[in-house]
Amino acid sequence: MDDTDFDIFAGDRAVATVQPMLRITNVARRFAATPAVQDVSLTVEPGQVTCLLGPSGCGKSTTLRMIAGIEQLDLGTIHIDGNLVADHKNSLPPEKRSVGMVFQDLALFPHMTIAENIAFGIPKARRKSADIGQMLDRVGLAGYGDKYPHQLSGGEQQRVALARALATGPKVMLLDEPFSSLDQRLRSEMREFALDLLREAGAAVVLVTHDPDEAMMMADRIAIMEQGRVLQEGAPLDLYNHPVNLAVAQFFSYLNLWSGRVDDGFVETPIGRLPAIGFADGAAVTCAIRPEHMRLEPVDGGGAIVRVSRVQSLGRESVVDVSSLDGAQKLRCNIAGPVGFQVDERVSVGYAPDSVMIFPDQDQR
Ligand SMILES: Nc1ncnc2c1ncn2[C@@H]1O[C@H](COP(=O)(O)OP(=O)(O)OP(=O)(O)O)[C@@H](O)[C@H]1O
Repeated sequence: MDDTDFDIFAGDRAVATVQPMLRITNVARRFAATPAVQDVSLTVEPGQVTCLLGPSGCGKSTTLRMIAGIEQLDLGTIHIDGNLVADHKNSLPPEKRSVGMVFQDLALFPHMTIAENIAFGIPKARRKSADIGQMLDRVGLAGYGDKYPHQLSGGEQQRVALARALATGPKVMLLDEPFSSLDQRLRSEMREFALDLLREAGAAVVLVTHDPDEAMMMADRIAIMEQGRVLQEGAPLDLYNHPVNLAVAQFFSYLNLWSGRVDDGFVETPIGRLPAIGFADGAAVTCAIRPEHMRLEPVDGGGAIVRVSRVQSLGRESVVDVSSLDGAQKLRCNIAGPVGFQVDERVSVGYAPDSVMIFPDQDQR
């Protein structure tokens, strides 16, 4: 190992430092003219889930494939448990890296029983002694060992894929959109199930997704990627509440946006003057507020007066679209629970002051 585990003593308080199980340093990969991954660095601790989140083609899967050992690195290094497993010259084969993988298509072997599928990943020397029954039990499939994949539901097959990936006790687990083929109810059930199982296994987990809700729900850390680069990495709520730029902010939800210029420390918007702290007078900026941070009140609420243009009741929340009285500006407000507002009704619009995000205009896409 080229890193060390140690405790730092701060006064009489011991602060444990955990060595990253996975360390990716400045990795890059190019395909002809396409720089698929550029200068990506990440660390993942044992038992921690890091999500790579980003739009199609941003380099998530290529990053995952480099960690797995099925894609070469052009630059940078990858360490697992302190050992160098890949750089631009050398690459340890996947089976020698202690990584488990679950991909979207699961890739269960149709002609093998469930027990055989799980045993397949275990090295021959250890296969006989492996307790497949116990592994099936662990994923809630006791008694399924003699069945074939086509006899199982989508969720059950997902559990088999997880069991197979975990069967070797990997130090790093790589999941590439593993839940995207499941229906919504099963997907959220499987996310919770997989999360418990993965935390119990103590592996460092890298999960690829383009679904911000999935990332928010499952991740300890999220790395938002765009065009091969990590735009921001951090705890989910930090990214949600303090995005470094408009592109990161827009990943998580629809935004109400207004462009304007800073005048005497404020920006004039249809919902009032918003404070632009830290911006010079005259700066062109974009102000953003998430719909769930908007409030709607009867017209004597004190805020700007707008007209309700649409109400969608989704049960646990209502999506209310409003527009300025001249119709020029539109706003979206997500209000918890049902609302009594009618289309064309005049209402007063407010917002949580600390939810206003202001970005310099060069960030706007
Ligand atoms: N083997 C390859 N040959 C050429 N180009 C590739 C190859 N693999 C990936 N790319 C390109 O590299 C870029 C990143 O691809 P990658 O699959 O990593 O993106 P992604 O974020 O995982 O996308 P998706 O969410 O659609 O799976 C894309 O432009 C893709 O077309």
